[in-house]
Amino acid sequence: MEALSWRPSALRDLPVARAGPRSPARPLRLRIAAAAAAGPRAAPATASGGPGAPRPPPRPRGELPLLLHAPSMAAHISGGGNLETLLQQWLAECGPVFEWQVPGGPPVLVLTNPETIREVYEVQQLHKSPRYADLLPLLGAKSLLLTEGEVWRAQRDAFNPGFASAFLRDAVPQFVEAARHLVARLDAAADAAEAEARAGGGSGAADGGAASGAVVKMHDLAILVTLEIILSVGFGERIDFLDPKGPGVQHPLFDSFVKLGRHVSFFLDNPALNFLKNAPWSKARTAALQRDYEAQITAVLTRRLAAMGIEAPEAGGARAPVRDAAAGGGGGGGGGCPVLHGPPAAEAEASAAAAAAAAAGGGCPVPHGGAALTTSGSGGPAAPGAEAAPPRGGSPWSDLARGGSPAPEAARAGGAAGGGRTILDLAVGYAAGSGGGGLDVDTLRDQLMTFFAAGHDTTASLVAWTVNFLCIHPEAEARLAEEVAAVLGDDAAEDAGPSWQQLNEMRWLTAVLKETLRLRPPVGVLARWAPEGSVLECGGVHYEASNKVILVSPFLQQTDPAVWGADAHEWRPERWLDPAGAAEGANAYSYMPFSRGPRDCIGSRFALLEAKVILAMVYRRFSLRYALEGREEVMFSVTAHPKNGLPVRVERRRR
Ligand code: HEM
Repeated sequence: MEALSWRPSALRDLPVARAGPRSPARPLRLRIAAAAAAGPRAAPATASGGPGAPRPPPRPRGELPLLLHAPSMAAHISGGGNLETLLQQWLAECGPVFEWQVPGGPPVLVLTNPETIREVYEVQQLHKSPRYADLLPLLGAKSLLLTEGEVWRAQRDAFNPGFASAFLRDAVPQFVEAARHLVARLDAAADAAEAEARAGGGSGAADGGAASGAVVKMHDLAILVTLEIILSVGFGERIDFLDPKGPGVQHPLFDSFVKLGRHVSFFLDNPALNFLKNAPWSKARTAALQRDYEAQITAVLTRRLAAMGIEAPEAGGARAPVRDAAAGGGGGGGGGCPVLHGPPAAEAEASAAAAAAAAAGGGCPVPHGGAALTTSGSGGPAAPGAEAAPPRGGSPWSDLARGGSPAPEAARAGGAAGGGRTILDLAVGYAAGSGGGGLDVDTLRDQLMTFFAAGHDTTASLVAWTVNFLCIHPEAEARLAEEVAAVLGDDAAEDAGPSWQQLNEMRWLTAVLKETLRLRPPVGVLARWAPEGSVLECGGVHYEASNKVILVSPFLQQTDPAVWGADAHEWRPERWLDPAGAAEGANAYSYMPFSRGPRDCIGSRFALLEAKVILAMVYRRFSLRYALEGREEVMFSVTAHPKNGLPVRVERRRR
């Protein structure tokens, strides 16, 4: 079976095709501690230009005229390395600030000091790198991942309630339902393994038992179950992707997504051919694949809006041509609202009242017949009772994983969910209740595309790598199985699935997930853009940062032996249970799998809940063993995928 992978690699920030102008952000002036700045090749402060004059940061050796660092990157990657291991090598060579460059792109300035990174993410809040625009066909120009400024703020406010604990707690049964489909697939594999054993076979076969059905690719199954969950909880679309008799990966929605993803990623993965993406035939192909995918997505959106009583746009209707986010995709203006226009002033109050009613009892907050969807873009207060108070800051671990009560801001996010409402319903309700700018149909569709893409690949990676580490550490797997049995009880007959409260009690599972996210952060690098006039002040030396990509690697941050100790590269969940351990004392920016600051991952609570439900239900019943010789390798794409799809042999757990 081919491993499922659509492999876009934009976030790796390999060569940046084009560094277009960004909307202005304040020039950066960063300071990092003098001691930390003294890397092996950091130039002395008195070198050319005198103290205080900006100079170029150190660059790794191996740079060639015109080709710059492209040959050394290619050599490293063809030798089995990846961007993260290369960054590690360059860090050792150059010190905590360095830059690299490939032809056709601006310099990429790599930061590793946690306080400097905080400055970028929280204080200066630099905008995202223009390279993210390469993801436009997959995410849409109005994607929450791509927009900036007021437009982003309004979108985030509208969608935050659907990712708050108050809503997710009531959505647990939907997570459980999808996880049951996964359990059914594993049950079938366990049956095959038992039949194989009865017939005198075993896992000695070269394929590890795949032909008999006793082996499943865990990463592929994780993709399917996470797809099912985001579609159900996010948009009320119930598709059992794991039904062995159903279309599975051939489902037109997933199929069209994979085809578009592969096309987009071809150019991202082949920097030397990147320019070809603008060739007429290539653009035509992108447009055709995008049309197919958007038609599928629009159908889901249309169905949900109809269920909410909102007149939906025609599928594929007045879609504005995809714009370059850097050139205005984040501007919010322009094109594309086919149905839901701004509200007549007289209707605004009625909309707010309807939203309040909807928040209390479900149902459509917007009057029939194409009334407005509005957001808090103008800063107006939310209507009483409307979905409001987005969860800003706080830790996704604190309320979900540690068993505390929901963050206060989340508790204000519209109270209980359930009643069949979805993330989309809450966003529409919030927008309608808060007055201000419009949440148009394009915006909704682009969020659906964004949550579809960002909402499954990342969590599937987390689930798969967790299974991988548990295969390598059977004692940790046994401890997890014991914890799950202790919390859920030992009665196999009626498996209702874990409750929110029970999941909160699973401290070992929480530690296991934290540790997997530390060693295998699904999103390996993040990129921002330093505008004209930016200077990086580092231990008394000023480095030129204007018009450069600012790259941060969660992987580098999370494996720094100075922070995490000599065992930084070992998978050891115990470190998260030691109140005096390094994990507890670490700077927030030394652990950032979901990023940090206002643009951290909106789906972090969702992802953790999802992973916990899946793993608790799986390890309650089964023991999983890696089916191949050796260990699974990492294949870097947007996320860190297991190269072989993580084939595992499934054994039923004896109780
Ligand atoms: C283990 C799972 C996940 C990981 C590790 C993860 C990681 C991240 C990271 C690192 C970012 C910041 C990207 C950047 O600044 O360049 C991010 C942003 C984002 N994530 Fe996730 N994510 C996960 C799951 C999810 C899920 C389940 C969803 C939605 C259902 C989601 C939706 C988003 C969105 C929309 C953003 C952009 C937020 C904004 O800019 O305001 N993610 N994620």
